[in-house]
Amino acid sequence: MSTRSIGLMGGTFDPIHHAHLIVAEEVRYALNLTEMVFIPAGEPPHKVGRITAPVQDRVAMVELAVASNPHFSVSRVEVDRPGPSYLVDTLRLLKKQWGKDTELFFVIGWDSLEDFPTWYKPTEILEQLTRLVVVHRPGYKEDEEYNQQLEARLPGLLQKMCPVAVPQLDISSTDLRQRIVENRPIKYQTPAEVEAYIQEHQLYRYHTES
Ligand SMILES: Nc1ncnc2c1ncn2[C@@H]1O[C@H](COP(=O)(O)OP(=O)(O)OP(=O)(O)O)[C@@H](O)[C@H]1O
Ligand SMILES: O=C(O)c1ccc[n+]([C@@H]2O[C@H](COP(=O)([O-])O)[C@@H](O)[C@H]2O)c1
Repeated sequence: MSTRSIGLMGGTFDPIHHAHLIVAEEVRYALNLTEMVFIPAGEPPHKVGRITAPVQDRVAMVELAVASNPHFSVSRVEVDRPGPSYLVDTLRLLKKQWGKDTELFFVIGWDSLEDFPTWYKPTEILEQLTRLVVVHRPGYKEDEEYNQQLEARLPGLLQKMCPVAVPQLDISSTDLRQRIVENRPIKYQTPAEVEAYIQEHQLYRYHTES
């Protein structure tokens, strides 16, 4: 049986934006992955109380955003599972579903990598379940000192990481939400279908960041 290599793009996607999509496509190409699966988090453990759009809207926007790419799909594995969306549980489930011959590549931005040692069972994630594909993000600099700090918090992390260079886009969901509140444009920062969905469902208009 041939090995399948699947990329996983986890996120709160509140809302999804073009940096998510560009990163996913670049990683797919760079690592020659069979496909990229977007996994919207049901209850992201590090963002409790900070989610603004209902889960069904966040999923719908991800579905709209990936529809034009035949290599992209969306998994409901985290939104259909009650409780915090721990990556370790998601990966165990996907491994079981897809079989041992499937290799997993979980994409993580530098901002999230900083928190990775505090995630639930990070050693099991690294050693048994997935490669960690690390991508740069504007505003988060990598240097030797930073790397050594990470390594001290989770020994073996640097060796297990797989860095991929991606175009640097200073786009964030936080900024998009703020722009909507202030009536500033989000055009070209997210697919037109997502922008239309946000407008139609009046998402983010009255929210304030906590
Ligand atoms: N502009 C970007 N460049 C590279 N990686 C990114 C970028 N935006 C998000 N990511 C990565 O995509 C994944 C999902 O991100 P998430 O859904 O939290 O979006 P976000 O823009 O960081 O949201 P928020 O501003 O609400 O924190 C994370 O691993 C994050 O690091
Ligand atoms: O497993 C954990 O402990 C854990 C802690 C924080 C974040 N995550 C996952 O990391 C991904 C990106 O999260 P976020 O908060 O940057 O949107 C998303 O898939 C989350 O479910 C996972």
